[in-house]
Amino acid sequence: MASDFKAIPLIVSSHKSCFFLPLPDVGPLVEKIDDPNMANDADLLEVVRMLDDACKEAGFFYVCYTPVRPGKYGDLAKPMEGSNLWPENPSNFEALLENYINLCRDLSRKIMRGIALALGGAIDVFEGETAGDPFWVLRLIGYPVDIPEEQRTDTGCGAHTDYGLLTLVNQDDDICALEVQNRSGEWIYATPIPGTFVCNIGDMLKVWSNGIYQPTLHRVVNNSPRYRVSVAFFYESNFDAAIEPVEFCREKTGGAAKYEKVVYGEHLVKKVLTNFVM
Ligand SMILES: O=C(O)CCC(=O)C(=O)O
Ligand SMILES: [Fe+2]
Repeated sequence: MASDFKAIPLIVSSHKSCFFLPLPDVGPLVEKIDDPNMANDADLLEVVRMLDDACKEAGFFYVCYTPVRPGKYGDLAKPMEGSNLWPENPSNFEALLENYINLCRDLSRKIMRGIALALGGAIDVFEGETAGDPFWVLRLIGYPVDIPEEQRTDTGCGAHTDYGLLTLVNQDDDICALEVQNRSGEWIYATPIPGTFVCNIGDMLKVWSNGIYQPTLHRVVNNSPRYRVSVAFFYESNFDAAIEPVEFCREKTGGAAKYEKVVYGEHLVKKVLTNFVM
């Protein structure tokens, strides 16, 4: 299925507007990253290089997995609107959900392994003892529209960076609402690309990489006349894991740690309180 995997970085850095840079197929990453000989695979190394560029330039990129087409899952999420569209057989929905979660876990783990390589570390450096048992959260998020125009910008999802390691967002194909801030401070739409996830990196990757990768501010403003649904999969370090800049990243950035050690669960709670209880 190599040709079904694609990743495209959403470049939001030094440019006035975003543009999309085609990436080679990320199939080599997905298919070969667990192979003991993967370090000799030129295709895989090329994908890793492009992942590195995307993380450095934008912190956001698109990942496509055609066999599961996240758009189709998005359709299933639409019953969130409160209509009578729930699948007649809930067990099918449960099976689909389980598949979907397994897919996201596998993809996230492999992207993290690619990122470990891109940063120059051992492939499993962000797993096991360092990250604790991986942790994930799936959120189905609805963005209503039947509100007065003047209140609309307050009802989406305010500007934030994500807390954990990686996020895979499956957004509606036909509504532009997710916005990403570029380095000039402008808000750029992460225009939906059908069949893709929007992938972005979170705060813990910033700490681990000693700032080599920075998470990017983003927000959701649904100014469309339609109810928007997104399905966000958050791949996170364990609640108890103490995250600190890893040595090989410190060495690349002058030696000193730029961030203090942080227990992921404490970071999460602090940030949620700061964002929502003001
Ligand atoms: O709904 C979206 O497109 C993104 C949501 C988001 O950024 C989040 O939940 O962290
Ligand atoms: Fe987010």
